[in-house]
Amino acid sequence: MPPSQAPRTLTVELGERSYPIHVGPGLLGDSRWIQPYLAGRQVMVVTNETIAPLYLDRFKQGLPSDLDVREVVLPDGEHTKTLESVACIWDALLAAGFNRRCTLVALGGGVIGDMVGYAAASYQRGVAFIQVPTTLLSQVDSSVGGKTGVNHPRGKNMIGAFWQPRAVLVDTDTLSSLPSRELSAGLAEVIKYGLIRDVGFLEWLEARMTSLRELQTDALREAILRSCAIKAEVVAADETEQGVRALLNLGHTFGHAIEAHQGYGAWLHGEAVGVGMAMAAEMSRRLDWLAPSDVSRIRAVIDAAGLPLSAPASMTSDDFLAVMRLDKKNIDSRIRLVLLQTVGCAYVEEAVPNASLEGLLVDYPRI
Ligand SMILES: NC(=O)c1ccc[n+]([C@@H]2O[C@H](COP(=O)([O-])OP(=O)(O)OC[C@H]3O[C@@H](n4cnc5c(N)ncnc54)[C@H](O)[C@@H]3O)[C@@H](O)[C@H]2O)c1
Ligand SMILES: O=C(O)C(=O)C[C@@H](O)[C@H](O)[C@H](O)COP(=O)(O)O
Ligand SMILES: [Zn+2]
Repeated sequence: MPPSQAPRTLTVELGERSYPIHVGPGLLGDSRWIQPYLAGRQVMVVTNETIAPLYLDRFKQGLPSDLDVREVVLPDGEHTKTLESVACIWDALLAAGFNRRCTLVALGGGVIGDMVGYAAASYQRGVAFIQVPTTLLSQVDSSVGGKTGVNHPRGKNMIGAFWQPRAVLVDTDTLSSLPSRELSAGLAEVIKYGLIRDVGFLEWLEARMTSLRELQTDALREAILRSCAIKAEVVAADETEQGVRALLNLGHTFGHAIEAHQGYGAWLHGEAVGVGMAMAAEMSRRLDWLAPSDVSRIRAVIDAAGLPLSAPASMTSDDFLAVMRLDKKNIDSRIRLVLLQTVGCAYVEEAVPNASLEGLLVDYPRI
């Protein structure tokens, strides 16, 4: 393997719960990457019906031979991110007689990762789990940081827990089978990091969007490493979102409203976040932080990633507000929004003027 492709390792620094993020090709079939993080001999691999035929055998071949390995293959889709699916994982663990020294493995995208993390957080009051993310979105975002949980019909990720994995194993080879719509969804979260914290990274992305969308390995690997480095730094500073971690929610207050209102899965999470970031940029302009040229620049990079810029035609401003009033970042009845002071610097707006927000929600272009 050329040195440029050798796996690289970052660390999420959380004291005794610190863990590595290993990034590189060929991790799935190689036991050296997983063995150090197994709590005992009992291993439950959880994946879905799309990923199992692609990667489950390769993953199992990379496990040490002396383990008791079981598997759960769930149906696919954001609409399955429910307590019922988590209960299937609990049932399988109990049927196998697995105890507190078992390890759960999340082999899949963010839906699998969030559910397996929550199953691990709650099974016998907490067992080990390992993230093996297979979508770009899960490799740059959801596998890192320990936000686990499921959706509620009234709001995204409303039921859950903070529960950190023991390790994150990012096998970049898995991206070769990812549909381009899913790749674009992952790019939304990558762009987010540049917008909230690193204008240099945003410039890098603007120059390489075509390479990324063509799955060029060097560009993807660099985007994953830079994204994970930013996420790891933010999580280490504020594990349970008391402060700076809220900035990782840029675009999500609007985006989660779209996902919940349209029915989970109708819009991909990354697509909704893409529109949400464009809406947050426009709101930041209306509050005199951003110039019109900044908003155009942000819209251009979201568009170049293959993401939509318009909100759903069927959503009224009241539809947005109904979901936004339940957002987890709110304090009492105040809606708090992540906005941009400049391109590359986000902040939490504590007192969004109602008239400005309603004006935006009425005026913002619909598909
Ligand atoms: N916990 C967090 O911090 C966090 C962060 C961001 C997003 N999320 C959550 O993550 C979810 C979105 O994750 P996602 O975008 O990975 O969606 P996903 O898990 O639904 O995966 C997208 C699709 O790609 C398929 N797939 C996965 N890997 C594949 C591969 N290598 N080749 C071909 N197909 C593959 C999946 O089966 C699915 O159909 C949302 O529920 C979102 O709320 C959580
Ligand atoms: O890790 C975080 O913190 C994030 O906010 C990352 C987001 O991209 C992700 O979608 C997260 O699941 C949103 O969390 P929520 O608390 O707003 O549900
Ligand atoms: Zn997100």
